[in-house]
Amino acid sequence: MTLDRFIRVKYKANEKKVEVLREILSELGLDCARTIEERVDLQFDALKNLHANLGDDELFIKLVIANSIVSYQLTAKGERWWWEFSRYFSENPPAGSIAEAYSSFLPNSMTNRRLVAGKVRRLERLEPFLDSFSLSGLRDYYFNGMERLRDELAKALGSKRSAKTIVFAVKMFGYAGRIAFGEFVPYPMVIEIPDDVRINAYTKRFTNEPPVSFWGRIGEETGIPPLHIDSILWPVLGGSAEVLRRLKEHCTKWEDVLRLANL
Ligand SMILES: Nc1nc2[nH]c(O)nc2c(=O)[nH]1
Repeated sequence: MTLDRFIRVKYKANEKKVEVLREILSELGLDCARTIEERVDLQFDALKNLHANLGDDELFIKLVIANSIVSYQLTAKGERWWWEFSRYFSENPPAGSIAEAYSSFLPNSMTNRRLVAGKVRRLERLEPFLDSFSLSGLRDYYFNGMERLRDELAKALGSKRSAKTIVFAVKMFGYAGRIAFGEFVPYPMVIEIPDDVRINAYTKRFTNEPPVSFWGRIGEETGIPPLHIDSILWPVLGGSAEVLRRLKEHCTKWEDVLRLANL
């Protein structure tokens, strides 16, 4: 528990800009977030590719959680890392331990080369938690308990519940669950935005408040859960030409998304 709960810290914000942000997000809504997730975000395609090649829902979902947990200090953009992951495990599906599979994968990775030993140790800590699930347990987390998954993942790894990799794992688990179980389940409002470099820099355009509390409040005010706000912002903030092309092709409100990115 942090002191922020007890001490009212006064942050500075550009209220006019925040009002425009709220208006655009409210106009875009959850439907737009879902379109961007499924039709624009290159990470979603990387997961669909792995799912089709593995032909094993349980292993697929566990690999996606594992990969999220080591998605930090990347040496390339996140989109490239998720495609490298997808291609590698499509060709080299782990027969046993996931941590052991990563001890072969990471040292040769082009997009995730830093802090390899620490990342493999994290996966060793995660492995008993992943081993404790069957596909039906994973299905239950997807349909009834993404918040519980966040809490239990944080406990298993000894991390804060709002830590970037923990909430990011829930985001990617949501993508994987949608692909494996064929149904859309919105993310819970209480799950925090993943505070990575892109989101952090974007938040600073509006306020000096920490991103997690700022976007938690914007989520409540606009009715869009923070993980879905992340989905609207993160791909377009990456500046990829392919993302822009897909946005214009699939999202009728693409101009509003670009207005948002340019605030
Ligand atoms: N906030 C986010 N951070 C990310 N890192 C990564 O690799 N993907 C993401 C993402 O979708 N959101």
